[in-house]
Amino acid sequence: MNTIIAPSLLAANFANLQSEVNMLNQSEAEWIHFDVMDGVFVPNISFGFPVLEAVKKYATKVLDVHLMIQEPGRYVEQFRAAGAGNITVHYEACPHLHRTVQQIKDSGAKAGVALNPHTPVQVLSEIIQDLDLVLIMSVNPGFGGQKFIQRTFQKVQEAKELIRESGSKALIEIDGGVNQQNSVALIEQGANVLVAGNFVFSSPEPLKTIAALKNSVNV
Ligand SMILES: O=C(CO)[C@H](O)[C@H](O)COP(=O)(O)O
Repeated sequence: MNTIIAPSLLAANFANLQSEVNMLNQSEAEWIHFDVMDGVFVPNISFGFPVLEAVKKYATKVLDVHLMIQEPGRYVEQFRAAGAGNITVHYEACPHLHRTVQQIKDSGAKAGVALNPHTPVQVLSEIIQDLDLVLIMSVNPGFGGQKFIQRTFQKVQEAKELIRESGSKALIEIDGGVNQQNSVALIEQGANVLVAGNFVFSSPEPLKTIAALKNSVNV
C-alpha cells in the first residue's frame, strides 16, 4: 500500500498559515494533520474550530484531526462541521470510547483512536473492527520536536498483528519524531501513515522533504 504522508500544522508558521496550506496542497502529502490540544489532557494549548474552518477553506487535502482533549465526544460534530475528514480521539481521554467512535462514524468522518506511549496496543482488542485508524504516539503528546521513542517499532508490529487477527481494515498512523532515519523501518513494520511536523516545516525545502519522506518509504 502507498504510504500516506500527513505533515503536522503544529510546526507550521501560524503567521502565514494560508501559504503553508498552499504549499501542502502542492506537495505529495495526502493528509494535513491538525493537532487540537486543550491544556488539560496535554500540558499545552494549540488551536480549534476557527483555525480548522480557515484551513478548510484553502486545503485540498484530507484534514486529519487529532484531538488531544479530555472527553472529545463533546465536540465531534463541531470538528466534523469545521472540516475534519478524519477524527482521532485518545483512548486515555474517553470514558465511553465505543460511544465516541460511533459518534465519529455517524458524523461521516473516519474514526481513529490514539494511544499514548505507555498504553498497550491490546487495549483496542474490543474496538479494533470499528476503527479506520490506529494512531500510535511515538512521543508523549503535547509538543512537536521531541525525540522518537524506539519502542514504537514493536508497537507497530503488535498493532499490525491485532489488525490482521481481527480482520479490521484500520490503518496504522505514527505521530511524533518521524524523520527519514526512522521512516523506512516504520513502514517495514507495518505503518501506513506518517505524521511529520518539524521534519517538514523546519526544512529549507518542505516540498522536497515531503517527497523524500514519501519516496524513502516506498522503495
Ligand atoms: O501530536 C503531536 C504532538 O503532540 C505532533 O503531531 C507531533 O509531535 C508531530 O510533530 P514532530 O514531527 O515535530 O514530532
